[in-house]
Amino acid sequence: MACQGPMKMGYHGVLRLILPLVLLFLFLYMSITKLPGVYLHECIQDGKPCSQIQNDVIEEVKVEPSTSFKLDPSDVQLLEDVLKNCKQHEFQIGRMVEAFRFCVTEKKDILLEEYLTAWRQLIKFMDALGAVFTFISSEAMTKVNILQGYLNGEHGKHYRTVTSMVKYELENEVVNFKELPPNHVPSGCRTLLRLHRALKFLEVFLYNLGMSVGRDKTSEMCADAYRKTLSHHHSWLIRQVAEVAFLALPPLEDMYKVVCVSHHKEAKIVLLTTVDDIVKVYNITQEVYTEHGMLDLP
Ligand SMILES: CCCCCCCC/C=C\CCCCCCCC(=O)N[C@@H](COP(=O)(O)O)[C@H](O)/C=C/CCCCCCCCCCCCC
Repeated sequence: MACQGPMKMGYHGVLRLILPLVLLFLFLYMSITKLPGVYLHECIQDGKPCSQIQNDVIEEVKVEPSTSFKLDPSDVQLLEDVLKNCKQHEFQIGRMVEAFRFCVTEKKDILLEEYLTAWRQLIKFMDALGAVFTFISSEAMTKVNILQGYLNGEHGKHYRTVTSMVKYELENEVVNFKELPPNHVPSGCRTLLRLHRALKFLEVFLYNLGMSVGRDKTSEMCADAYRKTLSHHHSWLIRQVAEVAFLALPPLEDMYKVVCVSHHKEAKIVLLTTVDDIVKVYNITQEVYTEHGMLDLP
């Protein structure tokens, strides 16, 4: 994995020395602060481990021009080609875009199953970046598994959409507004809120990547997005670890390869279209959470 920065060799050395230590500290920290009984990558179903996670099975990638980010007709074709033909990687941006797009219903609600499908694609992307990002993807996967557990569980029908989940959990006093109860699987609302906050980070990061003229460092664009968004919800220690992990991000050209674009114009079209779809999902969720005063669930 390439490293960025004026002192290329220096960063390599520092990373090799510091990262294992930092990751060790983080895992220790997380194992102390996490709830007993809720382990990374464990699938939870109504409070019990479950063995089946539904895989995403979208075969066809259909892309339509988005409404607020305006594309020329030639750009629409380019976008479709990029998204359809990008199949050589585990991570397929087309599948992610499609899932984010499909999860918005006509009534402006969010389908949880599709939302989680999009997150699984993001997790594949982070996993492909190497061991440094495993702790981040594990954290995201834990949240996805908790929500998938609720979806697959006895009360799964109430978890079809964000609105129905919120309604069900509030009516049944599943959501705790004061503290995270010990020895208890976190509520769906609280868990989704963590992913929702991360989605804002993703939006700003992809925007930065899309608007880059090709000379900026991915680590700086990522750090900028993180500092503006997700970092506000993280402890000091997590923030330090995240900042170190950013240094291990591949350079822009390698990021372009992952999303199957070869130059800046293509990148801008693909990434800003993705941002457009993410914003729609984010805004709908934000509205539901604001309405119920749930933006600060502990
Ligand atoms: C061209 C395609 C680019 C795709 C880029 C993919 C970027 C991935 C998007 C989001 C990743 C963030 C997912 C992190 C989930 C965070 C959930 C969270 O905030 N959990 C914290 C709170 O949970 P509770 O304790 O309250 O249950 C938890 O404390 C944090 C744990 C560690 C997570 C550290 C996150 C650092 C974020 C930086 C992400 C950088 C990823 C860059 C990959 C390109």
